[in-house]
Amino acid sequence: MIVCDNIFLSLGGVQIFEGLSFSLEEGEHICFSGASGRGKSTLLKVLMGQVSPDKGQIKFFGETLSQKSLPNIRKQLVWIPQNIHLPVENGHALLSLLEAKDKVKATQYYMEKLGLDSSLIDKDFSKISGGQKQRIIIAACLSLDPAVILMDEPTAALDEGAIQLLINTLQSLENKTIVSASHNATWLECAHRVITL
Ligand SMILES: Nc1ncnc2c1ncn2[C@@H]1O[C@H](COP(=O)(O)OP(=O)(O)OP(=O)(O)O)[C@@H](O)[C@H]1O
Repeated sequence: MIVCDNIFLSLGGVQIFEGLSFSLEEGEHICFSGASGRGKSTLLKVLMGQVSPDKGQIKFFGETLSQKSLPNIRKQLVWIPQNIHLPVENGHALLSLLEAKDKVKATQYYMEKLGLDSSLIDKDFSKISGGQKQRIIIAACLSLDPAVILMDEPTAALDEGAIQLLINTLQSLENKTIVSASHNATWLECAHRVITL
């Protein structure tokens, strides 16, 4: 379903990827791991089409990632970045930003599964914790029902209990392909495959 073939990329004069290849099947959870600065976030950005490799090819569902195919491919992806600075003040506004105002109930459903009271969807982001905000964002993204979920350091703001709830929630979803980047041991254990960069 996703094929990454012979990717080369250098940034700021540093060679980050040199002939990187891997592929993953529908429903698989693959996690990029490795020391800080090895390129985990950059690889997610390459998959999102935000950073173009110097050489090599990426395919989603048989379609080669290019400027032309990107809008169509993006419809099937959701990207949950590491440091989330959003120009919105609460969960409702986030859903508007995502053009998903009709997904309030679905978002609240995932919020509860992630251990949050669903009323937090109304709460000002400046008045809740980083971990609560992160879970509202994850819940909103899951409500979009994407085929592929890209997650950068999804456990960064979560305690062990919340990490386990997130893992349980993702494992209960059918046929979702998950590509993540993480150092967290619990998270790495739940991945089907770890690629160490
Ligand atoms: N826009 C850029 N210009 C130049 N160098 C960059 C750029 N973006 C990232 N880099 C460099 O690319 C390398 C990989 O960065 P990246 O953020 O992907 O690492 P990471 O493995 O995700 O690290 P961390 O675990 O700390 O988040 C780093 O050496 C970083 O300094």
